[in-house]
Amino acid sequence: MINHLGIELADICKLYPKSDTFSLKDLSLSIPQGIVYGLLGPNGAGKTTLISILCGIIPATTGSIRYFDQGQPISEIERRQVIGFVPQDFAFYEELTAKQNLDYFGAMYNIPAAYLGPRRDELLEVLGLSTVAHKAVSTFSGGMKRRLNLAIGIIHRPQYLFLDEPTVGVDVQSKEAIVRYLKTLKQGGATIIYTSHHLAEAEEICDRIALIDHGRLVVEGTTGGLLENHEAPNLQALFLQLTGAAFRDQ
Ligand SMILES: Nc1ncnc2c1ncn2[C@@H]1O[C@H](COP(=O)(O)OP(=O)(O)OP(=O)(O)O)[C@@H](O)[C@H]1O
Repeated sequence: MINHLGIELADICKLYPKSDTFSLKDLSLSIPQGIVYGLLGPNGAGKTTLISILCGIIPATTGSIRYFDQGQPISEIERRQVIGFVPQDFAFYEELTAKQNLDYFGAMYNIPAAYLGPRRDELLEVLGLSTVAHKAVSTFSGGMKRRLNLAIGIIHRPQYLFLDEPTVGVDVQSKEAIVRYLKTLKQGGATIIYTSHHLAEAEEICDRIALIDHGRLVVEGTTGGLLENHEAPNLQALFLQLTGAAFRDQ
C-alpha cells in the first residue's frame, strides 16, 4: 500500500502566553496518510501541545502545518471537515444519556438524521455501550466514559483522528476494546495520531513514532526500524535509552 504524505509540519515553535520557555521548539515532521502515528515522550514533553496544534485547537507561535489528501494539499475548510479529536479530558454532557450525547455531537457535524441514527447505534454496539445507551453518562464507569469519548470523536467518520491518551485510566477490557477499534479505523483508511504513556500499547499499534522531549524531536521513524537501529528490545527500553531516567516533575 502506498502511503501518501498526510500532514507536514515545518519548524513548529510554541511559546504559551506569559511563559518564558518554549513548549515546542523547531519541530518538523512528515506524517504519512493511513497509518497509526504515536507521539511519545515524558511528562511535559509537549505531546498535548503538539496534538492540539495539529488539530487546530491552539495556534503555533511560528512554523507551518499542511494537510494533504491522496498527495494533494487541502484547504483549511476541508481540513476541519476531515479531522476528529478525542481529548484527554472528557468532552461530553454528564447529565445526558450516551445516545443523547451522540445525537447532539452528530447534529453539530450536520450529519443527516437518516445517517446519524445507524452510525450512533453502530458505535454504541462496537464500543460495548448499547445496553447503557439510555443511561445518564454521570452513572458510567471510567472505561465507559473513555469509550463514549472515542465514539463522539469519530461520529462523523474523520479521515484524520487525533487522540490524546485515549486509554488512560481504563481497565484491560476497555483498553482492548479501544485498541481493537483503532485498528479497525486504520484498516478503513483513517490516519490516527495518538499520544500515550502506555508504551507496550504504542508498540502494538503504531506504524511510526516520534519521540519528543523538552519540546524537541529526539527521534522519529518506523517502530520496528527504531528498535532495530538502537538495538532496543522494546519501546520502553528505547524510551529510557533516549530520554534518560531523570524525573520530569518540574
Ligand atoms: N496553557 C499553558 N500555558 C503555559 N504553559 C503550558 C500550557 N500548557 C502546557 N504548558 C507547558 O508546556 C509544556 C508541555 O506541556 P504538554 O502538556 O504539552 O506536555 P505533555 O507531553 O502532554 O505532558 P503530559 O505527558 O504530562 O500530559 C510543559 O512545560 C507545560 O507546563
